Amino acid sequence: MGRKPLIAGNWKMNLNHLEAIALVQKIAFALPAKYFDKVDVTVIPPFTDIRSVQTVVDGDKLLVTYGAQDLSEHDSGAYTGEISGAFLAKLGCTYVVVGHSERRTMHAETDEVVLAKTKAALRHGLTPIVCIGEGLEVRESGEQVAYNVAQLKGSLAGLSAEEIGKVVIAYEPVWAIGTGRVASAEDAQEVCSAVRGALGEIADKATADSVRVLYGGSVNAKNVGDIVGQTDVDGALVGGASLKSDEFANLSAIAAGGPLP
Ligand SMILES: O=C[C@H](O)COP(=O)(O)O
Repeated sequence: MGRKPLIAGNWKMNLNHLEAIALVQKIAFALPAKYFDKVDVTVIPPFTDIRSVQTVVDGDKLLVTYGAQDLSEHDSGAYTGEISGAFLAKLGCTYVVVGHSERRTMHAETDEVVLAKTKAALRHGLTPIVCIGEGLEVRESGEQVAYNVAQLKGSLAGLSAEEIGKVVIAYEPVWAIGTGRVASAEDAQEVCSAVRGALGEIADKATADSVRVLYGGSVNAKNVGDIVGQTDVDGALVGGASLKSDEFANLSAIAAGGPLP
C-alpha cells in the first residue's frame, strides 16, 4: 500500500516563539536526514510560533514540516480572534489539526464545524489532520467502533473521494490523551481498521488505502513501535512526548524503522 508514516508533534499551548525555535533546531539536529526517506515528521506549534518556525525551517533547509492546531471555517472578515487557512498557507504550513478532542469538548466543536474547517483547509491547500476519538464511557460500553465511524462520517460528510484522499485521520481515544494510559496496539488497530473500512464506503477502496490514519494518546518512544507496527496505523499524533527533542526524534526514527543509535 506504500503509506509513508507521519509523526506529528502537537505542542498544544506550550512554548513561546523563542522556545519553539530552540525545539525545532534540536529535533532537526537529533534526527539525521536519512530517516526522512521513511517517515514524514511535522511539528504543530501555537499560532504565535509559526512564523519563527518557518524562518528556521526555511533558513536551515530542514526536512521537518510544520502546521497549525486549528483554523477558521471562514476565509476572511469580521471573525475576531480567528485565523484563516489562507494565512496558514502563506506561512508555509503543510498540515492543520481539525477537531482535536480538546476543541470538540472545550470549544463545543461539532462534526458540522469540523467538516466546515476541513473544507476550509482543503480550499487553501492545507492537509487537514481530522481527529476523532471516543471517551471512556463509550470505550467501556464497547461501542468504540460504531462511535468513531459515526464521528468520521459526520466530520467528512459530503466530501468527494478526491477530497478525502487529501486528508489525514487521527484516532485519539480521549481517555488516552495526556493520561499515560496508551491504547493497546490491538485497540488502535481495531478502530484504525474500521476507519479505513468506512473511508472505503464513503469514498472508494483505492482512496481508503491511500489515506494515512494515525493513532494519538500517550505515544512515546517506548510504545510507538508496537502501535505503528499495526497494519492500519500509519503514524502518530503526539502530544507530551513531542516537547522533548530527543524522545520525539527517537520515536520518529522508530516509526521510520528503527531507533536512533
Ligand atoms: O494531539 C495529541 C494528543 O492529544 C495526544 O497527547 P498526548 O501524547 O500528550 O497524550
